[in-house]
Amino acid sequence: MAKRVLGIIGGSGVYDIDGLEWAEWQRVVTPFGAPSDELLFGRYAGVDMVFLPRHGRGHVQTPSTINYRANIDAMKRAGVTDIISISACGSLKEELPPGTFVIVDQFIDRTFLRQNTFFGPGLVAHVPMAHPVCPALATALEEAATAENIRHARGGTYICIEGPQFSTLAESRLYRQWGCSVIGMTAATEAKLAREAEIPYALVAMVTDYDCWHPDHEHVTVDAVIKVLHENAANARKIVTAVAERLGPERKPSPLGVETVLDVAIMTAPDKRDPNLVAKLDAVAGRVLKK
Ligand SMILES: CSC[C@H]1O[C@H](OP(=O)(O)O)[C@H](O)[C@@H]1O
Ligand SMILES: Nc1ncnc2[nH]cnc12
Repeated sequence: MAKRVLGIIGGSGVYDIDGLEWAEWQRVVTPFGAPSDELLFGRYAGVDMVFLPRHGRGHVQTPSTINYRANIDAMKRAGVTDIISISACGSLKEELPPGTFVIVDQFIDRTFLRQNTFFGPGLVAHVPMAHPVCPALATALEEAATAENIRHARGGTYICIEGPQFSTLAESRLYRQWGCSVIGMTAATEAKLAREAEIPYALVAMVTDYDCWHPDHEHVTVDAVIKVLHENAANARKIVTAVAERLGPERKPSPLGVETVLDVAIMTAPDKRDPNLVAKLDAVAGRVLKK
């Protein structure tokens, strides 16, 4: 079996993970510019781990200014084989109160101000996104949450807004009508880029608020989000370590075939490919471009 390198992307309130052996922050250079921060390399329960705080330590980047391409490229360059992402989110359903960890399985992407693909003119590719989340990683998260007694839900749709402002009441009500479960500003972009980089991805969305639709709850504010994030910090740590223990150091391919998705995704004829873009994609798509 192949060796696993587990990538963890931390969201709002999660800027570090403790308990790693040989933990060391290291800069990773990418052709897409600088990632949000250095990457933390280490090992837990025999599993090689690579952690990256999505907004940078100290929360420097907005959801729109995060260099998602550099973040995913850096993870690929670091040898990451699977990504577990952690995000703070608002709840769009009564039955998902603050404190619930939602292991989402779908995304609706309403973002419009960010780079959401590694490909472009001279190298066109279309990867499938019908099932954006790896079910094997999601099952490991579900088992970890159950073992750690963390209130959680398996499945649900995460709507990703551009932000940085929270939603209007009309928007929040619309997203509820669409059947969305939770709302955030980051994860859909990451899920798309992880798929292009052939890295299986799963998200645990930690509910911090009821956005602004709920008649009996205060409308979301950063203060309220931070308060719940502090209350959830111990559970966030627990789910990361428990999922690493469950997944272990060896991996089987994703049931979705994510690791070979580029085999049938690239449209551009070999003689029409832009050599600069091909060179830039050495990590993300080198497997298929070096042939
Ligand atoms: C602090 S509230 C809004 C902020 O929180 C979420 O961040 P992340 O997904 O990185 O955990 C949300 O997406 C916004 O970026
Ligand atoms: N209500 C909300 N909307 C968007 N992003 C969020 N992150 C945490 N709560 C959120």
